[in-house]
Amino acid sequence: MTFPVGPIWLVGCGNMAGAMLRRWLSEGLDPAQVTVITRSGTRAPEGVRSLTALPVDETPAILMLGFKPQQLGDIAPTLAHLNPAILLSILAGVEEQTLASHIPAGAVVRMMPNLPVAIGQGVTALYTRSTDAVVRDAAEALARPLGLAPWVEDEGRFDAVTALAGCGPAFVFRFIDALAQAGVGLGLSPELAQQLALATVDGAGAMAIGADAPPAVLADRVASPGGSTREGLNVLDAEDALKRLMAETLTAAERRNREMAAAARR
Ligand SMILES: NC(=O)C1=CN([C@@H]2O[C@H](COP(=O)(O)OP(=O)(O)OC[C@H]3O[C@@H](n4cnc5c(N)ncnc54)[C@H](O)[C@@H]3O)[C@@H](O)[C@H]2O)C=CC1
Ligand SMILES: O=C(O)[C@@H]1CCC=N1
Repeated sequence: MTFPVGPIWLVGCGNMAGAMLRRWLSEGLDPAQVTVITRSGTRAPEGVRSLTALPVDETPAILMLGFKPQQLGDIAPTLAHLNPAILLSILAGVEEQTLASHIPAGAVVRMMPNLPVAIGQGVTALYTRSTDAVVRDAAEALARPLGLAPWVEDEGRFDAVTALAGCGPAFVFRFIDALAQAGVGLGLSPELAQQLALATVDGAGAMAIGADAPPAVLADRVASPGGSTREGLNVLDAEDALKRLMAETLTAAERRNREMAAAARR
């Protein structure tokens, strides 16, 4: 699948949009197609035009919003005249209707990436109400080089998808850190504990993806009857401790996405 024809403008290019752009470039996107517009004039990858203000008398085919949801009200009026064929937004929470009302465009596509897109192993959920195959193909062509790229047909589910996959890497990083710290608590050196925690999560994740059984069953396969894993699982499972913690974690993240959507609507 080839990249869609540009020009592609990225307004805001920090941690997330920057990771997407670097992956696109490493997968063959022509940097001459790309313009990055940031407040600070971030150093853009080689060959990419980097500006601190919008070019005059030009319009992009694809306009991607990579700033924070809270900035929509301030930045959108400066973009309202561009009328791109596709408006791409990675803003958490902010709904298609809100985006369309702020920035006229041929079509609006919401993308919800996560940081592992930097190595092509991310998740980039997609939503659009457009049925235009050109629009949907362009969105997929941008999302696929980043990793898994599922369409979410119900926009109402997008905040939950964001909580799980968009925020998810942070929760997994916390888990890895906690696993390592627990090892340090048992007397391992911090370096060895981190090495073991990272390799264990890496191997377990890769194995679970290719396994013939779901993760819940795989956990039981690690637990030899009467052995040490069962003792540990009993702690995680007591009164559904881990399940409840994760449910509270995702609920809080989803709620915040809804709050940001509501603020953008006003
Ligand atoms: N960090 C993550 O893992 C994810 C972030 N997102 C979304 O990505 C967006 C950006 O988040 P981060 O990259 O984490 O934040 P960030 O703070 O790293 O990046 C924000 C970018 O916006 C730019 N910016 C600020 N004011 C501007 C202005 N007036 N005009 C143009 N550019 C301006 C900054 O220079 C910077 O490049 C948010 O909407 C967030 O919801 C979505 C999924 C995952
Ligand atoms: O923290 C945030 O709001 C964004 C959305 C998903 C990941 N980061």
